[in-house]
Amino acid sequence: MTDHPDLPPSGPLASLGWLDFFAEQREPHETGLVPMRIAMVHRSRLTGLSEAGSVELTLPVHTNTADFAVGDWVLIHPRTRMLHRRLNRRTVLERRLEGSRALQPVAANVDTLFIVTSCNADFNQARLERYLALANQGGANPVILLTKADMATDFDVYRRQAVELQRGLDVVSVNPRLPAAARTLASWCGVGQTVALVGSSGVGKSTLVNTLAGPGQALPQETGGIREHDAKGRHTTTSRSLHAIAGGGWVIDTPGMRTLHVSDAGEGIATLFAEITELAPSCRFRDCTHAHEPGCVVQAAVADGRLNPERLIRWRKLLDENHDNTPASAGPRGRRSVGR
Ligand SMILES: Nc1nc2c(ncn2[C@@H]2O[C@H](COP(=O)(O)OP(=O)(O)OP(=O)(O)O)[C@@H](O)[C@H]2O)c(=O)[nH]1
Ligand SMILES: [Zn+2]
Repeated sequence: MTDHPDLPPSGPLASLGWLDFFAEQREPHETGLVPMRIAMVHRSRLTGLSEAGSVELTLPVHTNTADFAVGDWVLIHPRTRMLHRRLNRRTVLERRLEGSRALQPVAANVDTLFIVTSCNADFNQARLERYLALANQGGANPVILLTKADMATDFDVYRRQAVELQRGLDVVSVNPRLPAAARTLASWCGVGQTVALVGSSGVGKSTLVNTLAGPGQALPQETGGIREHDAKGRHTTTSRSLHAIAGGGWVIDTPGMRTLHVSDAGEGIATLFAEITELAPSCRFRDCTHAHEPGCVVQAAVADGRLNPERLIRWRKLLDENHDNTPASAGPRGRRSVGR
């Protein structure tokens, strides 16, 4: 039933990322429905990928495609291709558009978020921390990819600054233009695994998507994406889609995630700044702001050199931003208890 020539044939469900987590959500009366993975989201259309290939889905009236994200699993009536429902997400990268109360899902069921930055003026710890908060909050494993190391004289400085961002964080150097990049990233890109890419314009995301897709593939940016000229006359990727990685796995480019306003990410921030979060309960006052209070163990850690004072400043800024951007109904400091 393939009717979309641009997307590759997909193979068994497991290779598409299907897990028991999704299978267990099917109700007995839903066994006749076909699971499909959302490969493209358009303003009024959704493209699904099944074991048999890709199809244009039929949508019930009043379906808002903005409620769906690339990577979502949905149940489809096989004869009519009518969308029945979306299955709960295992992980989700989502953001709040400015002035909007609703969170917008950007990519769903992503195992690993590749946060791409080049080793030059683009490198910015505060921005990388925003992406890390997003990955932590959504349940995706973050990995920092350092590009353009071949053009940097002080690569080790960038590397050290990246490693410091979060405990246990994987930091990898890749040149997206070389096939070796695919080998370097292979452990995150196995069969059924899904990765997403975020980062500023020009750091090498599109180049990396092409390298991961491998030779002989139609260029993903020509199949999935609409390339538009931006003000500087440069090509910029503007649509999201799921691309097959040579040898297994799927990659989602997430244009529109270049600038990021953090919201609803209280838990993600707590994970990101674990060294502060873990000290806080030992402060004398339960509501210690770690700014000037007596008996503050966070300030004590700064004083004796165990905690980088810059981290404390950025932690506070990010928490304030998160608080300001998160509607009160989403809970204190954007902490969400359930539900993706
Ligand atoms: N020398 C070198 N060049 C690189 C490296 N990574 C990316 N480039 C080059 O940097 C330029 C920008 O790369 P793109 O892949 O278009 O960047 P992008 O992140 O997709 O940019 P947008 O589509 O605007 O978001 C291209 O000319 C790449 O070949 C690297 O590690 N080393
Ligand atoms: Zn304190």
